Amino acid sequence: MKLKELLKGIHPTTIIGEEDIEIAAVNIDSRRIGKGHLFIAMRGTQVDGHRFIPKAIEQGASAILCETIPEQQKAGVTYIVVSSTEDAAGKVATIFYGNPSMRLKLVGVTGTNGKTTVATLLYNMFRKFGYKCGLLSTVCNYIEEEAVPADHTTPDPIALNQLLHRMAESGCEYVFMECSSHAIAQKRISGLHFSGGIFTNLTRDHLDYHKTFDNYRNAKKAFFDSLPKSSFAITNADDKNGMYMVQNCKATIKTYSLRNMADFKAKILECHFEGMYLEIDGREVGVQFIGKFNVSNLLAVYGTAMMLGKQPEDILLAMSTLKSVSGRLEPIRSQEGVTAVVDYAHTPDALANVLNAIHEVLDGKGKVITVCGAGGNRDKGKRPLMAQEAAKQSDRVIITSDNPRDEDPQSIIDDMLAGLNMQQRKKTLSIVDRKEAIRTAVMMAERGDVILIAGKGHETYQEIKGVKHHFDDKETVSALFND
Ligand SMILES: CC(=O)N[C@H]1[C@@H](OP(=O)(O)OP(=O)(O)OC[C@H]2O[C@@H](n3ccc(=O)[nH]c3=O)[C@H](O)[C@@H]2O)O[C@H](CO)[C@@H](O)[C@@H]1O[C@H](C)C(=O)N[C@@H](C)C(=O)N[C@H](CCC(=O)O)C(=O)O
Ligand SMILES: Nc1ncnc2c1ncn2[C@@H]1O[C@H](COP(=O)(O)OP(=O)(O)OP(=O)(O)O)[C@@H](O)[C@H]1O
Ligand SMILES: N[C@H](CCC[C@H](N)C(=O)O)C(=O)O
Ligand SMILES: [Mg+2]
Repeated sequence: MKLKELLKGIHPTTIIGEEDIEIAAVNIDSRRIGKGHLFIAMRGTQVDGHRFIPKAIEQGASAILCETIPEQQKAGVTYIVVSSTEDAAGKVATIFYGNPSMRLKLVGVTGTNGKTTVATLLYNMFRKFGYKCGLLSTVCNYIEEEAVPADHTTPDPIALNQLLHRMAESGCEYVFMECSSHAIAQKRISGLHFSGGIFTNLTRDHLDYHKTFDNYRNAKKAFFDSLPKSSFAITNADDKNGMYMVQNCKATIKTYSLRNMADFKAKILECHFEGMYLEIDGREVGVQFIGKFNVSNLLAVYGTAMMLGKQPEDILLAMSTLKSVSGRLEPIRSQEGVTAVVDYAHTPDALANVLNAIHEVLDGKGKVITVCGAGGNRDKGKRPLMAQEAAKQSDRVIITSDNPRDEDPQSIIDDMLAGLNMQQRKKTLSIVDRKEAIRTAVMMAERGDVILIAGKGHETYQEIKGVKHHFDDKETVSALFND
């Protein structure tokens, strides 16, 4: 594609050099630059991409998109200056990949918890309706049936547009994607055309990155502020920030709720370990999920399908066949009658909700032993709160390692333990080795008890000092059950 075509979506303040040149690829990472590429220099959290302009040119870049022009310019290279390369990257990538989001119906999901669940259930539901679909999620990306491993919840703008392009080329009609707060703040989704947006909920997370809760909340809100008039926004009226999110939103706004007046409403009629009976908009449906929060997730799915023009009967029929997403409240039973529940709860709110869901079903007929940790290089403030939530609703707690990343595992555990009072400390153990922690929980558990193994869900690794070692909570507990 010609450089001048790419520049149509952005507003350069300066252009030095030839615009009528062919661009073979666009990239934000100098390490991936090849001959005839456009290198976009971004100011990151670790380094300033402008530093790598000489390296990019050395590797064959024929054009540079930047915020400040290097003092030494190379003849034959075109320099384009914009006020924000972060914003321009997505727009340029979108044009380069043929505006894929205009060729499909793209629905974005944001919120602290529930994004993967809602996006994945929509993908599964719309495939059941017979459509070709795409999914961009924490667990895995899908182009129809083809799995493309995910290393981010929301990919970088180049990878994102490349994936959307492949989805459009494969004939996908609907794409459901998670929009993380990092991605919104870093404008990874800039230039995309959304048909709809969904808000799940907002509680504490990622304050290491956003610094204040207000910044975090406004990052999520920016997604709704940017939705076009032609799209829809579905928000959770039970969340205290539900209406705030859509305050300045131009889209058609719809609400869902278990408690308040709303466009889409649900009630729990019955609840077992196998699932729940719900009433959704006056119709009954049996679903294979437990937990009130999953009713909210299912309502978001229902509302979205309605806004995409599906009939209530068809939606509920498909909904009744949906199964839980990998590593989200996934039960594994031992022959001795102990149930392990593997769940991705990695925030205080998620832990409280998951334990609530377990108690709703357990109904006092067994003990709850919780094994959990907290991630290293992430929000430290959530650690004591996570331990507190675990202790509040568990008979025994084993604090262990999650992904320590570059931090000392014991000091993360200490941060968690600091959240407990004397009473809570008495029922709490700490074991750094996650496998040993799970083994101890299995040894403690008796018939009828539930072991909640929280924090890592679908993850098949444990990241310690930059190295990802194989680790799988489901595999570990299943092996221990069969020992
Ligand atoms: C904190 C954070 O979000 N960082 C993301 C950010 O990187 P950064 O700003 O730190 O980049 P940097 O390392 O400072 O580099 C700046 C620029 O120089 C470039 N560079 C760098 C080195 C070099 O040799 N050459 C070069 O060109 C880089 O490509 C980049 O464009 O932009 C990168 C490209 O989009 C991301 O890969 C990176 O994700 C890091 C690895 C990460 O761990 N992110 C997590 C926190 C994250 O994004 N999580 C959310 C999920 C949260 C949730 O689900 O709740 C997600 O969406 O996955
Ligand atoms: N609607 C919800 N409200 C509160 N907690 C939820 C909700 N849905 C799921 N959870 C809890 O949060 C955990 C993560 O769920 P899910 O993976 O769907 O969220 P996510 O928003 O995609 O998370 P991430 O930010 O890591 O991408 C689940 O394992 C469950 O414990
Ligand atoms: N998307 C979240 C996932 C956290 C999962 C947990 N296992 C951890 O490593 O902290 C994050 O990157 O903060
Ligand atoms: Mg997710």
